[in-house]
Amino acid sequence: MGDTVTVREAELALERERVAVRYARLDALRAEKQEQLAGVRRSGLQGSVQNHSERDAFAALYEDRLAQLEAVEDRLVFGRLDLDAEHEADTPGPRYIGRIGLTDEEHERLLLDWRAQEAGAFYQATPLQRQGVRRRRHLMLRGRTVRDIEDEVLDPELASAGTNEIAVGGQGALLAAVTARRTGRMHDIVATIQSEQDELIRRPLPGAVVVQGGPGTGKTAVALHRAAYLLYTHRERLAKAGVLLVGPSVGFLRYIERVLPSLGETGVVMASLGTLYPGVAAVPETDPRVAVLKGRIEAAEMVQAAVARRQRLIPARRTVAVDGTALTLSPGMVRRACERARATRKPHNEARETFVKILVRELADQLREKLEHSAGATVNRDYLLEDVRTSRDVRIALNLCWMPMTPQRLLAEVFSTPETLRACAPWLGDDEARLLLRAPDAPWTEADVPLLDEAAELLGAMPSGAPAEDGEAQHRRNVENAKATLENVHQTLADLGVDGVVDAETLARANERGTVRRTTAEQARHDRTWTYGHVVVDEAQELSPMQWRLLARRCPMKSFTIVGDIAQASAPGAPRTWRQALGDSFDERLVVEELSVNYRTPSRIVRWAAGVARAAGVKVTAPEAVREGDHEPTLTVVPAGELQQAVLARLAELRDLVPEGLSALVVPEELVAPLSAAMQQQGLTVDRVPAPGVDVVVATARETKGLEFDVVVLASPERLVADAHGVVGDLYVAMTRCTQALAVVTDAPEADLPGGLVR
Ligand SMILES: Nc1ncnc2c1ncn2[C@@H]1O[C@H](COP(=O)(O)OP(=O)(O)OP(=O)(O)O)[C@@H](O)[C@H]1O
Repeated sequence: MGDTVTVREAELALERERVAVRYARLDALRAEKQEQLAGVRRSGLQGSVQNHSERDAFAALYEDRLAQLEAVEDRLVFGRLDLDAEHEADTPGPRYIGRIGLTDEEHERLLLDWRAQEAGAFYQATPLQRQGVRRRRHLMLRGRTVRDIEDEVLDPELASAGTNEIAVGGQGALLAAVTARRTGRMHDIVATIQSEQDELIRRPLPGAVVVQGGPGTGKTAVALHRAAYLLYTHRERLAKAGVLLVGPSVGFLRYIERVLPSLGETGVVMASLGTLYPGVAAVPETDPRVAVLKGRIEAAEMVQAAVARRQRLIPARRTVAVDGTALTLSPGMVRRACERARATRKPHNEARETFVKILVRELADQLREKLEHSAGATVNRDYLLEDVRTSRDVRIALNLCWMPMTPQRLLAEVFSTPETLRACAPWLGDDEARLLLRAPDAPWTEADVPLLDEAAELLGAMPSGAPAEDGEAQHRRNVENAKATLENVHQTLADLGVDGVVDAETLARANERGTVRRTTAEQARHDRTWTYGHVVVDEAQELSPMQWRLLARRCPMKSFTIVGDIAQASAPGAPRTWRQALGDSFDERLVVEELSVNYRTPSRIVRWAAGVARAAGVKVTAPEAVREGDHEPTLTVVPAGELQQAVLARLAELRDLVPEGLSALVVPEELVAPLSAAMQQQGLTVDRVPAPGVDVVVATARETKGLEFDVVVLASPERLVADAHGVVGDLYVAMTRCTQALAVVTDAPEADLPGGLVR
């Protein structure tokens, strides 16, 4: 025994020393960058404009590097590989793997970035395919101290030699990670990436890959680590073009926002579906039927038709007065100008210039003829052109035929005028058309975003010098949007680099003004026509064909990582396969890969949830779970009127079973407020979204998509299915959010419960 302790202790002491050396190097690099930054700042305000911008560029570079060095503090080093001599190449000795690459002052390697090709063996090597690895060691740190080590010995010679008595296997680090209490923020998995995940993370950049996986299989984790991997491997290209990461809501983006910085990457543009159209902060679409209608591919035709209606012929001759001279605009003149403008194939607002130029010229010719006829002398044509162009009558007449338009104005008109809507979307039934009608200044919703984008594409830029015709209306709407959703405020604050409280008015103004932007990411976020080098889409099963169309435009190279679970889709009539879901946006080269292990939810809970989904006819791939779990999930049926009490009682029990955990009450909307108040009275910190310091999240099932908690109490499962028009996706998602324990509570009769719930 004494010997055993000695070997382990000796190894621990050795690793502590080596890890300390690496942290010391990190400290030295931080100090160096601080010094450089201070130096640049000291250089003061003197100098030319060029000097200023050079100085700003250097300062930005040092700040970014410093931010990166600060962000990798936690578990800087987590792995070690001992290799066969021939694999050691020019750096003999063990290879340490960490969050970033480090070299010492002599440029000798101290730490290998986990994304480097040589680090791949840390995740991929198996006893059958050793890739030169003799031993893989997991270093488990608390703060800067190595707390434990765990070895996987792959070389049989080393194993039989029994060189040490350190815990063997490699599952310890993984189990410790998956059973740890949740903090309300997602953490990276860099120390324990599993080989099936690693394969997806390291796939080449070109092409679109779909990562299909049941709940908790690490899809979000894979998506984020892949973004970090691609940025590292294709730094030059992607740093310029940028990477876009799309998540379902700003709440979700907040949940994952620390992961990429902790992997040393700060340049990814994160956007929710509501923020993909710059300048518009859209609110969620609350009516799933409206979301489905606006998401149909036919909606693109609706926008096309709306634009076409803005290019009108005239039924009869019309007289326009220029400086007191009556000129004639004939249907034939307008038709020919229209045809020639359309033939330019430019967007509406840009083609309008051709339309206007032709007619102004023809009217000026008429004017000249008339003037020359009456004056009997030649007249300067240039002056006449100007007279015609600036004539109020002509402007009105030409605008009636070909009105310059903003996307906002175009769509506001479509959705607030029944005749226009019916004319543009003849495929809508009467009830459907009624669903889409709304006030002209109603806030934009997430479902409008792809339509605005489509319209912007077809309309093109407004003519320069055109009056900001609906600037005030747009501003009012922005204020409404900013008020309506705190989520967007958060995002915009982040953009502005503002801390603290800002009112909706200031926010809307700042958005409209635009801000001083530095990085590629920030520029890209504000430019609708930006094309990214790669796009990552999470919870991708929720996207409509119109949303895919928008995203395909953001990356014409179609380099995509698409992660989701087709069985979790909540939209009525949602497609059952990825190829159907992605429609025409991607070609047949689309690759679909599957993840098979659930790292979040214990087996006993996964089986129950999968049973419920299957009873509803959904084909679920129930992945095997890494652990069975300690707590059997429960169903409690109480008499009507006792639901809230029962929910609170179950939560109290589960919180006793799993102390210090993050809990969630997943409830129908109308119970959010009363249950939150009840929990607050008990002295608990309650919020609608998870965050550090929050004890209980009280939210609807939709809001908990992509999130996770230690314990979950789910109220009224039958309501979840009914509210989703019979689709079981939301219930399935809600049942798989917990890492430890689940209780389902209802006051509905057993007969009304979704199939598979009663076991
Ligand atoms: N290799 C791993 N090592 C440690 N933890 C992991 C690993 N893979 C996944 N996890 C953890 O499992 C949990 C689920 O991961 P993630 O949220 O990425 O899954 P998901 O497939 O996106 O889930 P869902 O679709 O249900 O929202 C997270 O806490 C994540 O950190």
